[in-house]
Amino acid sequence: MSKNLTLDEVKKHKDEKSVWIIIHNDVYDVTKFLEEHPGGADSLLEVAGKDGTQAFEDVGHSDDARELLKKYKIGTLPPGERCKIITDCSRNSSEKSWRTYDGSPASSRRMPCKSEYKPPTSPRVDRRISTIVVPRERCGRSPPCPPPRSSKLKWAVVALAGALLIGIVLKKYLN
Ligand code: HEM
Repeated sequence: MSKNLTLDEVKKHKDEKSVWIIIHNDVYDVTKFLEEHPGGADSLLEVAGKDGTQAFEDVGHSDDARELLKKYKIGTLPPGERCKIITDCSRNSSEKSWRTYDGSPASSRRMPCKSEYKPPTSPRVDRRISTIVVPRERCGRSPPCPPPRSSKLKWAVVALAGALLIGIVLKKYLN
């Protein structure tokens, strides 16, 4: 069983001398990993002595990185101190709260709040919509679709050709 470590204890380890980070309620001592961290020492120091769950998940660390975590685990938060990072959209990402965390890694990712959501306004989409051609049979039942201009012209040409043909035939027989 891993050692129970309180938030107050974790908070004391917030500089290069000793860096403890909480990720998904487990406490990691990454002091020796600072210089090795591919994301730089600064990103670890930013969450030193605090909960780094969201920062860790936001980067989208690989399975290897998650495996590596085990090497640095030194304890866990007692159930009474479990933190949940409810990221309120009225806060900055640097103003995370200490509240119970009970979700899976994916659920800790920050979703845009309703007020922040902007529907995509890509001009490409608009262009695509404006060129949609509605097939005639889908125009609706009433009123019926007017025949396209090219169709009227076609019938005029056919009628003219027919009249011409009849004229020629009649002329031939009358002679
Ligand atoms: C505390 C435990 C942590 C461990 C063991 C760890 C481990 C790693 C590893 C192995 C990588 C290489 C890429 C990968 O395999 O995903 C990486 C990259 C990175 N990590 Fe961490 N990390 C930790 C925490 C954090 C935190 C709290 C942050 C905060 C932002 C962070 C930010 C980054 C960044 C920015 C990269 C670089 C990504 C890139 O350049 O592609 N890491 N980390």
